[in-house]
Amino acid sequence: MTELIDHRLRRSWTPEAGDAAHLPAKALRWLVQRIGPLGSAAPFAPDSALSVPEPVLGEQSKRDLEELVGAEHVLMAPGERLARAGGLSYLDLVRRRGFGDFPVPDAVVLPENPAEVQSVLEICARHDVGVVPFGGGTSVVGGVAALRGDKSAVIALDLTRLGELVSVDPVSRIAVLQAGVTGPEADRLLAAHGFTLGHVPQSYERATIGGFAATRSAGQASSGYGRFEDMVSGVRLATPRGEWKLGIAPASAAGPDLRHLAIGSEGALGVITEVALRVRPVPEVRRYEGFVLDGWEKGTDAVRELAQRHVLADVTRLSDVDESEVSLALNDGWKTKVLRRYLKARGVHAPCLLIVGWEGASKREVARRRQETVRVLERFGAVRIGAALGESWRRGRFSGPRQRDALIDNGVCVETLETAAYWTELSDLRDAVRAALTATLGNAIIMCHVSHAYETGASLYFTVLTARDEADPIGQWQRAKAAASEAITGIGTISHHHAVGVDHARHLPAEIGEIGVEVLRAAKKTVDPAGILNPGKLL
Ligand SMILES: Cc1cc2nc3c(=O)[nH]c(=O)nc-3n(C[C@H](O)[C@H](O)[C@H](O)COP(=O)(O)OP(=O)(O)OC[C@H]3O[C@@H](n4cnc5c(N)ncnc54)[C@H](O)[C@@H]3O)c2cc1C
Repeated sequence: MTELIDHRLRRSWTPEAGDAAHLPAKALRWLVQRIGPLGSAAPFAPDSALSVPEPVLGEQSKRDLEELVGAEHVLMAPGERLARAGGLSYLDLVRRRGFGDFPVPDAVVLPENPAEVQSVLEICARHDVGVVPFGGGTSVVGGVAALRGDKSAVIALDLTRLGELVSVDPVSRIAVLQAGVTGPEADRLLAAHGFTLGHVPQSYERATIGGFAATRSAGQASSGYGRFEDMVSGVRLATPRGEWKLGIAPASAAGPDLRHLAIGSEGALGVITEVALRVRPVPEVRRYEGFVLDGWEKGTDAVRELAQRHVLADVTRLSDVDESEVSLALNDGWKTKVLRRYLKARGVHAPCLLIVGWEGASKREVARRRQETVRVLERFGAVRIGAALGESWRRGRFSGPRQRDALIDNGVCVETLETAAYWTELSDLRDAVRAALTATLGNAIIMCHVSHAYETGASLYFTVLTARDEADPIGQWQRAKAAASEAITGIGTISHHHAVGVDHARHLPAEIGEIGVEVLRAAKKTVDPAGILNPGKLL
């Protein structure tokens, strides 16, 4: 099975770069200056140091599953089970360094196709076994925690083997992909037909089509290509009650759009086996640039104007002063010093970096769109700092997870959280979340950016760095996250794109109302009467 999931996934972001991920000494010195002495070094614990309970999957369940998918696709070895125990939140990662326990599935089952997924669910329903759908395992909200709930056992349903491009309709520009296809693999398969998805979240290298759909993911180019849900035209869903296919036409007035019971259902209402997706031609031309605005208010005003005039670049990412300062500090060379002087001379005292990127069919198209964007930015006094910064951001845009691994290794508590709100509330909400985090964490660097903008509002994405509390590393982040979630509740959404999982489930009723929760429960009861699907998530 080792070819199907790299065990190092649990220890590092990518096999090639993971072990090599390190922080320059300069960056660590700068961090100590800002947040004080770091926690002790905390490398990943070997599997042998982690507690893996004996599996409790019944003999008959095991035999039925083995008969269906083959004994080599029902894995019970501790290493295989540990590899699918939990996702990649900060708490998941510190637990893997020996701080606190986490639930481990009783078995890992790897079906080969939608029909086998359907049969796995029927077997599990018969034997009262919980099923945790497992895509790339990149959930940061406890979405793949192997919780058993009231079931007799729990399996991780690893969808890696559902790895095919099922069909491409170049006329309607729709492709059907199986759920286990990862971001890069989807683009590789589609490129052979001249298409791309344009969906590039930071977890792109690991996350899967099924996971994107199940969590309402949003990629870094969402301003141009849309959120993942905007790309979905149809879904094929396995449920304990039978298979459910949705999405027959590009638009419909045939009652409520039930596709949205599958999109964002986080494995609690069914297992997505195939997704029909809108695809776009692979862009011929890409242009990425950096600008600087003076202060957060001017920056968000500019982004709002771009969104409301419909001239957003495909990638539009505005960092606040703190995030911009960190970016500049970590690149502290002579060029940065010159840049700082230049910005001062241009009257920019509180630099906020703005990365903008356009992708299109021709130089002319990209130039025309760029001109529309830049015209608005100039009205807000944006200072252009050139293509080098934009390109360097594009090249390094998937490096965040590797740096996070290295920071945690070095005793830093580093985590992200996100929300979205209407423009009227956006800045107040940012202040409130910062205040809540500062009150609980004390000396911390709190950075924020907007990377998904809409006519009516935008997302806020926070990155927090503080020294790890040696005595209580888990409680340290749980308290901070609870305070931030309280600050968000009632003003912004509890999640713009990370989803609900376990971590946000408590806050869902405040967002969708008790009736909303009952509607979801009723839907679950209909498709999953025995409640085997992803115990403890979403609801
Ligand atoms: C470093 C890092 C950066 C990230 N950046 C982004 C980002 O830029 N944008 C963004 O949107 N998210 C981001 N995420 C969050 C995460 O990558 C997304 O939630 C992603 O969509 C999950 O895909 P996955 O295949 O890894 O799903 P998993 O983590 O395996 O599962 C996520 C949830 O979906 C369910 N699920 C998975 N597959 C299926 C299926 N086929 N059918 C039904 N349910 C299923 C699981 O049970 C679980 O509840 C990031 C995460 C990390 C660790």
